[in-house]
Parts: sequence; C-alpha cells; structure tokens
Amino acid sequence: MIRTRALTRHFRTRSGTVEAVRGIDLDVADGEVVAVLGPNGAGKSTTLRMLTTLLPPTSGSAQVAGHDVGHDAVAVRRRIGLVGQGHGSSPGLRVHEELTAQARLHGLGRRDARSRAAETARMLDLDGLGDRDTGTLSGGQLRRLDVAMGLVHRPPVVFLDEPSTGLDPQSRANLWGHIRRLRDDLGTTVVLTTHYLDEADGVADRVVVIDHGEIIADGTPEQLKSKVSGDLVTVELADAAQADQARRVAAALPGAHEIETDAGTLRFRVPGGDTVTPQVVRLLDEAGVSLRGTQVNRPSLDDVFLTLTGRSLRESAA
Ligand SMILES: Nc1ncnc2c1ncn2[C@@H]1O[C@H](COP(=O)(O)OP(=O)(O)OP(=O)(O)O)[C@@H](O)[C@H]1O
Repeated sequence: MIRTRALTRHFRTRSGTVEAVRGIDLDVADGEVVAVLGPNGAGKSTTLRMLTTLLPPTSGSAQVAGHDVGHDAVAVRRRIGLVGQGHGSSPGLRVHEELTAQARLHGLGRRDARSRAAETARMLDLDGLGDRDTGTLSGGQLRRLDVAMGLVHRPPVVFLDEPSTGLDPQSRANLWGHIRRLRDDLGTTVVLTTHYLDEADGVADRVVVIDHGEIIADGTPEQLKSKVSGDLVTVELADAAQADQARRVAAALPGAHEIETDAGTLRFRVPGGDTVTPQVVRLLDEAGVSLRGTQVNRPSLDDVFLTLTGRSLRESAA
C-alpha cells in the first residue's frame, strides 16, 4: 500500500539546510496499522506531508495506493484520507451537514453522500450527534468527527497526524478502539504519527521509530521491546543497610545486568523476570536479607528508545 525508497526532504533556511527526512525506506502492507514514533523535530510530519502529496520530496520516491506522490498526486489524493493535527470541521455546521459536505467534496451524489455520512457517523459513535452544531462538541467528539471526515469517502489508506493530542485518557482509548476497528471492519491501512509510547503500543501492529530524519527501528511493539535485554526487576528492601548484600545476590544470578541499588531499592535487568523473581526472593531470604516487595516490569518502548539512542523519548520530546 505504501512504498518509499530513499525518501528525503531538505529545507533551506537562513542558517543553512535542515535535513528533515534523510533517506527513508518504508513498506506498509494493506491493512496494517503503523505508528510512526519519534521526538519533536524527528521528521514525522514532514514524512506524512510527503506521503499525502502536501510537500514534494527533495529526492527519492514514494508510492501510495499504487501511485507516485510526485507524478500522480491527484490519483494519490483520491485514495487517501488525511486527519491533520488541527480540527477540520467548521463551527456553525451540524455534524451530519459537515460529513455530507465532505462526502460531496469527494464526488459522491447527494443521496449517496447522505447515507455514507450517516454510516460513517455510526462507525465513530457520532450518530446521536447528527444535529449538533460542531462548535458544541467535546474534544473527543470533535476528534472523532475529524477522523470521520477523513474516512467518509472510504479511502483504502488513512493518515492521522498525532490523533489523540489533547484528549483525556478515556477519549484516547475510545479513539484507539475506533482506529483498530477501521482495520478490522474495513481493511483500511492506517499510518499515524505519535509522541506517545502507549499509543504506539496500544493501537499499532507495527511501530517505526524515527530520529533525526532516519528510521532507527521498525517492528511490532513486542519485537521492539525484545531489543531491550531483559525485564526490569525492582526489589524493595526492608532495611537499606542490607543493600550491598542484596546487590551481591543479584550479581550472582545468570544474565542479571544493570544492577543498581538506591536507598533500599535494588534494581536489575534479567531475561524472564517473572520466573527469576521467586528465585531471587529465596536467595535473598537465604542470605538473611528481608524484603518489603518485588515488582517486574516488561520493557517499555521508552526503554527501546533509550537503548537505541542513549536518550529518553520523553527528554527528547521536552
Ligand atoms: N518548512 C520548514 N522550514 C524549515 N524547517 C522545517 C520546515 N518544516 C519542518 N522543518 C524542520 O524539519 C525537522 C523535522 O520537522 P517535523 O515537523 O517533520 O518533525 P516532527 O517529528 O513531526 O516533530 P513534531 O513532533 O514536533 O511535530 C525539524 O528540524 C523542523 O524544524
């Protein structure tokens, strides 16, 4: 559905050339939900703008839905939906008017546009709101209307630029459910950009991590997490004075690494943390070290970013 080769975009500025996107090779299959994850300025929006024909590449190529974004921009535009960062709807119009107008813009006849608008509203849980002025909708409802407007012409591929920015946790989870349903019910290919690790993890089949205009990792959330060697085991000690003893116990475990102690807390990484932890508890007990509790955390995508770049995604995005 999407294929890019050496896709590159430079911007000339007064202070020199900004290499926003530096030779991206990306293949997205039909029906995949792909999250493009990266810190501010990584090149996510520039990539999306090239794939949606809003910005010509400096060099390289991109095909979307079988057409070249440079030579065949009109054909690409007909086959895609784009949900940008801002709200696309205009206050003063009712929800059903907005959706019908959007369908008409895509060339549907009046009657087809009306039924398509109603069907799309139902898909996004907006059907009870058809007569509401769009200016009166909540943030989550408005965002769902944006998505509906990007979908009303049933494009085979939809691009969403930071879809859940500004939404409360419940509206975000609700929107992710709708995005997954697009793939399940309509087979739509979805590409979304995000800063949020939990969004990439929760919604996408595949995560492409971009940093400084290049792809630095590409895989399922689970594959990416497996790049971080081991789960993080945290042991709360009852007595901080026993930290050194606890540290020695951890150091003797096969595969344990990144061992640190900090004010009565022992932390280390080890493959298969869930199975190792009972053993740790027993060994600590045998060594006379008393505990308050243990915790095992699977690696997060933030750990992946840290492993790949030496920087935390949160720090980078700040
Ligand atoms: N029109 C432009 N002129 C000059 N530089 C630009 C322009 N558009 C983007 N850039 C630069 O290109 C780089 C990539 O920007 P881009 O907006 O693609 O990043 P992003 O990953 O989408 O970031 P964000 O998460 O903040 O939206 C940044 O250094 C940005 O300042």
